[in-house]
Amino acid sequence: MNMNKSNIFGKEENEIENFNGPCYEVMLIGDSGVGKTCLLVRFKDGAFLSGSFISTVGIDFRNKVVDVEGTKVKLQIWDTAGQERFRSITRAYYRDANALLLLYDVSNKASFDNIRAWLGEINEYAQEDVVIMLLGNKADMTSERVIRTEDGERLANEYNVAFMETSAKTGMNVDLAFMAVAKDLKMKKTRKPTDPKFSVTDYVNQEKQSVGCCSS
Ligand SMILES: Nc1nc2c(ncn2[C@@H]2O[C@H](COP(=O)(O)OP(=O)(O)OP(=O)(O)O)[C@@H](O)[C@H]2O)c(=O)[nH]1
Repeated sequence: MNMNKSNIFGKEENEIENFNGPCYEVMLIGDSGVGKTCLLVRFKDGAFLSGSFISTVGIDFRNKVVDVEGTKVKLQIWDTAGQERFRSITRAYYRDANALLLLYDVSNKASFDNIRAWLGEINEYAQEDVVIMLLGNKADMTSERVIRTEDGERLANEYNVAFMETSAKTGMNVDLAFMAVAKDLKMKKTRKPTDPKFSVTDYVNQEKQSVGCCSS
C-alpha cells in the first residue's frame, strides 16, 4: 500500500509534481472489479490493462496535467480499492476530494445496486460541494450487459448527478469524463457571479459519444 502523496513515479511525474497551477483531487470509487484502475490507466497512459485482474490495495494516485480552455490544471487522481476491507482507508480520503467518479460495471448488477450505498458514503464523508459523476463502465461488453443505459440515467437523475457510460477497454468517453469534471472544477473556481452556471450534465450530453463508438 502506498499512501505517500509525494510518491515519485519517474521524470514525467516529477515535472507534473512541480507544476504549480491549479490542482484538483479526483477520486475513483465503486465496487471491486468495476474498472477504476483501468479507467485511470486509460486516461493517463492511453492503454488498457488486460490480463489477470489485480485488485488495488488501499489507495494510490496518478497525476495528469490537462488543458481546460487554454488553462493548464493538474488532476491528482486517487485510485481507491473497491474491496470492503479497505473501506476505512478510502473513507479518510473523501474529504479532500474535489470530484468523485463513481463507477459501476454494466455487466454486474450488484455493482449497480451498490451505487446507492456509495452515494450514502459520499453524503456522509465527502465535501458538500463535491462534483459527482456516475459512470457505467465496461460499455463494450454488449452481450454481457445487464444494466441498460436508461437505468444508469434514471439513477443519476434521481440523485442529480452527471452520468455517462465509459469503456476503459476501448477508451469510449474516458477523456470526456475527466475533462468534464476538470472543466466543472475550474469553472467553479473562476466563475464570476454574472457568468452563466456551468452544467456538467449539459456539457456531457453535448459531447458524449454513443456506445459502440470507440475513441481514446
Ligand atoms: N471489457 C472490459 N473490461 C474491463 C474494463 N475496465 C476494466 N476491465 C476489466 O475488469 C477487471 C477489473 O478492472 P480494475 O480496473 O482492476 O478494477 P478496479 O475497480 O480497480 O478493482 P479494485 O482495485 O479491486 O477496486 C480487469 O480484468 C479489467 O481488465 C472495460 O471497460 N471493459
